[in-house]
Amino acid sequence: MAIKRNKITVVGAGFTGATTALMLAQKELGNVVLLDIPQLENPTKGKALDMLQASPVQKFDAQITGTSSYDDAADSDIVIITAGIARKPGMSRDDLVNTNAGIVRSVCENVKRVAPESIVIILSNPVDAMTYVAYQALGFPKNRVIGQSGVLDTARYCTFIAQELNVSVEDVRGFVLGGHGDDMVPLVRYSSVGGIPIDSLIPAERIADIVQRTRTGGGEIVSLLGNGSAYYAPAASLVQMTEAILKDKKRIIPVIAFLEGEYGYDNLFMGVPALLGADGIEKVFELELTAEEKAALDKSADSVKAVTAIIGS
Ligand SMILES: NC(=O)c1ccc[n+]([C@@H]2O[C@H](COP(=O)([O-])OP(=O)(O)OC[C@H]3O[C@@H](n4cnc5c(N)ncnc54)[C@H](O)[C@@H]3O)[C@@H](O)[C@H]2O)c1
Ligand SMILES: O=C(O)C[C@H](O)C(=O)O
Repeated sequence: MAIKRNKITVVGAGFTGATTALMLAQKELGNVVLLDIPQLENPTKGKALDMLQASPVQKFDAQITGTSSYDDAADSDIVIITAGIARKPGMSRDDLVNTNAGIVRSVCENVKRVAPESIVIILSNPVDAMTYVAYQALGFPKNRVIGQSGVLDTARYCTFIAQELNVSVEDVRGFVLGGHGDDMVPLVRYSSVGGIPIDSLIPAERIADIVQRTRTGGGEIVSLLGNGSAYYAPAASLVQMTEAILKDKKRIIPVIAFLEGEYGYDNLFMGVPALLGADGIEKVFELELTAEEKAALDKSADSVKAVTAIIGS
């Protein structure tokens, strides 16, 4: 008899998708289906088989299947969408909007057919707008359509704070609100190390540098890689979100959620702190913001609205 495990489909078997699939299996979060286009069926199968053959060495029990058929994704608990093109040096994420909207829409039509009860996490960029595209194409309730940006942006922010102070990343807390673009809003007032507010540990001008480096953190890696974008930290971020849902952990982490009045925005997907559990987004938290923080968030929301309007919200 087959062992009963969660089923997680990762659509797009490129850098982020393949890395995510391996990390999910290594954490034994479920059986993983890695899916790409028919033209890449053999390489996708090859990647999955190669990962599976790491399992006796690393001692994880999870099936990993490579495919181009949505039948293999049937009844998935979670579907992670990484399908689409990545930006190259000199491009903005928004330059990808038209190409990736078409890809995300077609992927979601298949997901809706084979996994109508799934919770869907979107990574493809520009991710706030792509989460909107997915929401429209899937027709799922808003709690089951979630975009990934805040975990990654917060991870970058916390990395830079830990480096600045030469302390363990484990003790750094903080988060980033807003759209996944260069005007995202790292919330300094809510950031601490070992419970100590960062503005009493780091001089203001260095905090400003950290905020700016966080905002352009994706672009920094795009420039260094030369041909493609980040994938290790994005994959780790997707895995954290998946684990929170599958284990019903009720974690409070920043994710891209559908806003209907929260923070004064309506009919918009954007990054906010949320409770993640078995039902997906179980609650969105509205924080008290200073006038300066709200102005920064409004600027970021305006950017998200502009790119979302291109694909027709
Ligand atoms: N939201 C974030 O924080 C974040 C982080 C990293 C990357 N991204 C985005 O994720 C996307 C993927 O990045 P990557 O580095 O994995 O790119 P990649 O080029 O390595 O992989 C993308 C994969 O998608 C596949 N694909 C294209 N159309 C498809 C379709 N219709 N069905 C199934 N698969 C399809 C491609 O064949 C390719 O294998 C990009 O848009 C990138 O900008 C977002
Ligand atoms: O920067 C990119 O284009 C990829 C991703 O959104 C990231 O932040 O690493």
